[in-house]
Amino acid sequence: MRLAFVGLGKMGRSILKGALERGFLRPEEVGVLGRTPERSRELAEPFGVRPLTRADLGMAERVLIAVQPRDFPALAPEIAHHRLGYISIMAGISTSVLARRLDNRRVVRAMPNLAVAIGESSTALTALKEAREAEDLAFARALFATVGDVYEIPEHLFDAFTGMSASAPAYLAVVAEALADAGVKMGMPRALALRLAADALAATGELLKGRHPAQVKDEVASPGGTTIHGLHALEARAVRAAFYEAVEAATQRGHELGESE
Ligand SMILES: NC(=O)C1=CN([C@@H]2O[C@H](COP(=O)(O)OP(=O)(O)OC[C@H]3O[C@@H](n4cnc5c(N)ncnc54)[C@H](OP(=O)(O)O)[C@@H]3O)[C@@H](O)[C@H]2O)C=CC1
Ligand SMILES: O=C(O)[C@@H]1CCC=N1
Repeated sequence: MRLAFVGLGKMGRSILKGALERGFLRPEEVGVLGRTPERSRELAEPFGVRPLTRADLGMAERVLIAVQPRDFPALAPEIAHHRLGYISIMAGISTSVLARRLDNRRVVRAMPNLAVAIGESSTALTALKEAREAEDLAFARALFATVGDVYEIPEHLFDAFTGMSASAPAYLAVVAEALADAGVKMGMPRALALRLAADALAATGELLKGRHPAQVKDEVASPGGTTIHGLHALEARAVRAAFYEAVEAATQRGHELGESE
């Protein structure tokens, strides 16, 4: 078995789906471990992969840990094997904490985002020397390439990457929702407002490939026109400072999750 998933929630499921669809993994090469044997069966069945018990885990070559950070301390001793390589997507949990809790230095730390669901994640990776030597990092690079772009970054940037890139879909979803609500306030039907907000975000994402954000803003804002009046109102509400604070708070929370370990 090439890879065992421990936890198959929103993220684990999408990563598994991407890896199967892109042919990086075949169903018979994958196992899933849930909280109970019954849960393992429930989670494995839709993908045609193998449901696992804790005792089966030793059969895997590598393990992807996709549980919430709070569940990890109790889980770690149950999934620790000397022979396996581990890839964790848990926010805040450093490679040194992973190595200590798993009593194994073959650890890769990864940070994808919700866009794994559509194959457009930006995923950060880092690994201890032992995981590089055992090809675990190369395996993780290939795995996450099935669901988007992969960036190797130094570990000291991981919490910032988490607070910015991994949280970004939530921040931008709030922007879309607020924009739609504002359209509704101006009398637009809600369904139309939601569709326009989503389309504007997606289209702006495309425009931003190859253009600096300031260029997009400047090209929209005609002198004395409508947009510059809207921008003034946004700046008066310190919208940029709100984003600085959001990313800083989320980064800090990443540190806290790691420190509580
Ligand atoms: N959501 C996001 O956008 C991102 C999340 N992450 C990280 O990914 C990880 C998973 O997040 P997400 O998928 O959103 O979380 P979910 O809550 O959707 O999924 C967590 C999964 O872990 C399972 N689980 C919990 N405890 C155990 C256990 N002891 N044994 C086996 N399975 C267990 C849960 O089981 P059950 O279904 O039975 O409850 C569930 O399937 C987190 O650590 C998070 O920090 C990283 C980047 C982005
Ligand atoms: O909010 C969280 O803790 C997770 C990690 C990054 C995105 N979602």
